[in-house]
Amino acid sequence: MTSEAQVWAHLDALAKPRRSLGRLETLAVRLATIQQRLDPVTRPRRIVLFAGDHGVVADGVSAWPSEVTGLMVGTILSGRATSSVLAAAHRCDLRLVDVGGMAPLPEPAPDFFRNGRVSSGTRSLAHGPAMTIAEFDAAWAVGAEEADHAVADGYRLLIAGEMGIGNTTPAACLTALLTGASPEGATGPGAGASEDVVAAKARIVAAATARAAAILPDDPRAAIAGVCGYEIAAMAGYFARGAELGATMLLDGYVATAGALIAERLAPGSANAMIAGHRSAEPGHEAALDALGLEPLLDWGMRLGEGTGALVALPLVDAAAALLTGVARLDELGVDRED
Ligand SMILES: O=C(O)c1ccc[n+]([C@@H]2O[C@H](COP(=O)([O-])O)[C@@H](O)[C@H]2O)c1
Ligand SMILES: Cc1cc2nc[nH]c2cc1C
Repeated sequence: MTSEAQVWAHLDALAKPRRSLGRLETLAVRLATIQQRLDPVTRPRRIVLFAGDHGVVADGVSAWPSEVTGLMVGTILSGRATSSVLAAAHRCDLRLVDVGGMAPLPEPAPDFFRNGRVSSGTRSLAHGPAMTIAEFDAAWAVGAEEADHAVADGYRLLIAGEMGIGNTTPAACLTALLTGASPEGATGPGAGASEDVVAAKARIVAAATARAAAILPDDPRAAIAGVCGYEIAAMAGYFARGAELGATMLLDGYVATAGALIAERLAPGSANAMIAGHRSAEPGHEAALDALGLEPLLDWGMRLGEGTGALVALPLVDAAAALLTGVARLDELGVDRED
């Protein structure tokens, strides 16, 4: 058992004034207690990007058409998306899983691509449930299998990211549903929607969330499935199974955190294994992080998704691990502590 007090005692014995590394030390305590060791590891690490499409895009909630999801999947596979470039820069292995894009990818695909398609996009949550419970469970299982494979392959630090035009709409519904945030407060411009589109989106989010809230107490999985996305359900399964297996999960932005909220709701305690990489510019993200009890490492106004906020925060996690494992103790210098 590695308690917080033990990690602080270790840090306070190092060759530096006590607490002189500020929040880097708080992060080191979090990392060591998640991993239950004073020498936590951040390598090898893996990012799994989950892709899916959303029927609600046809109701005018996004600045972009659904075709962009498939085009960005192709760009990620080519190594030239922001996520691919940042993953390579930080030596983070990448996998891409299609959980339910509108158009299947042409074969052959590289070996880091997985076809985990549950369906060709969700139904519109503006007109009824986005998916059935069986579809939700299938997408969850795809994510859980990804966590199983990653841990079996020796990965201890896991990131999830997503690509899915329209997915800030289900993320807003889930945030409102699972945190009590107002639908208006949970709704933002996503990938650059205009004010008019955001107003229409907020009305759709309010109606769908009210429908889901009515069944949440009796049937939480049906409530969640009704306003979910395949990639979000997969991230929830990935986080829940990763936490169960003792992996450390580094969270990305608003959409990934919606997956984390589901994981915590259906598998309580999952959030204990999570570190929040950043606070997204999407306005509802703060409420979602608060509900999980997480303080984001960065607040850089990022709002891309694709796991990029987690990837940019990754060197901070490396720094915290290096601090714990590499720094000498003050007593090795023969100096008494004066602070
Ligand atoms: O996760 C976030 O913080 C985030 C905030 C804004 C936009 N996104 C990305 O933008 C897309 C969804 O935006 P939208 O407006 O189409 O709902 C989707 O591909 C997400 O990866 C992601
Ligand atoms: C171009 C583009 C890239 C993205 N990456 C994640 N979400 C995205 C949305 C758009 C529109």
